[in-house]
Amino acid sequence: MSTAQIAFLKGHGTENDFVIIPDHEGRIELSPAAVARLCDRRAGLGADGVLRVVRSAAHPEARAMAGEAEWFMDYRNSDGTVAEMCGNGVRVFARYLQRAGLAEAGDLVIATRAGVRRVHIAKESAGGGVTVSMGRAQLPAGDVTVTVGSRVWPARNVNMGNPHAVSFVDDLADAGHLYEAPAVAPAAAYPDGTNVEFVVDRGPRHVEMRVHERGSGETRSCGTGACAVMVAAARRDGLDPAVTGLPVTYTVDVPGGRLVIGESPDGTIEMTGPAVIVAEGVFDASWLDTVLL
Ligand SMILES: N[C@@H](CCC[C@H](N)C(=O)O)C(=O)O
Repeated sequence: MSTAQIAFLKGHGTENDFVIIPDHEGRIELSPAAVARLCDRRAGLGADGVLRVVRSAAHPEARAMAGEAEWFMDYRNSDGTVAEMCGNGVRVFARYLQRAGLAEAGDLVIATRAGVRRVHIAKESAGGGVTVSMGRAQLPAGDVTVTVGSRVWPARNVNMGNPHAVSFVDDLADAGHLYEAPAVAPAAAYPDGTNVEFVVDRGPRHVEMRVHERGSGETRSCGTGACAVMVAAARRDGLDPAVTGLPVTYTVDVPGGRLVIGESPDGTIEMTGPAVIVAEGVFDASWLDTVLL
């Protein structure tokens, strides 16, 4: 049994929280069981997901992006499953790089499974938020529905690198306790499962949402989900920057805070929000049965 110590940090973005594992040279094998143990809120460190920080050149899924982005965000959901992208996670990842002296305030590029993402870390004098260029939303055609208990709502299928079903509801409480994943139909629209957002209006270009995340359950925020909600709300409101030539911006409130999200005429979506590191420490590798390569 190894007695090596593994360093970790804990951080969050609008209370979507993460265990961060710096593993610059890709030496730590994080099994799904190890991720689930790290994220366990009673027997572990507790988080919605894990951000493993690996040099792109040291990770087989990111090597092709190494010329553009030095660092790869290896994101895992709290149940140990792998996801393509995490919008709050990429802001927290950038904050880790800044804190570790691996990046400065300003512009940087981070590799993710959904491709590279351009990030801007604002100076503290400018509020200190982090802005991420989230790419373009894909809106697959076809009607989808979301069901919770006996309630069924129409939903918009939005892909932000990862899948989302966005439903507008009368009251966020209508979605119930969300201990279980809402049912989504047709299943063929989401072959790899989906995140589900419930949305209400709070004012002009201002919405509030709850989310049930694939692989993590209900969380206090989801950055890709908030971007999907922004696009679904804009299209519902008859706003499409690609058609009008005018950018649109929405405020998206989540249980854990606020995100500001804009869409440009070229379809690019930009999300701005907080990113906070709250703690750091070490644990023994043997606790996770982790293999050090
Ligand atoms: N919380 C994240 C999304 C994490 C991945 C998601 N659960 C999935 O499986 O697609 C965010 O902030 O975007």
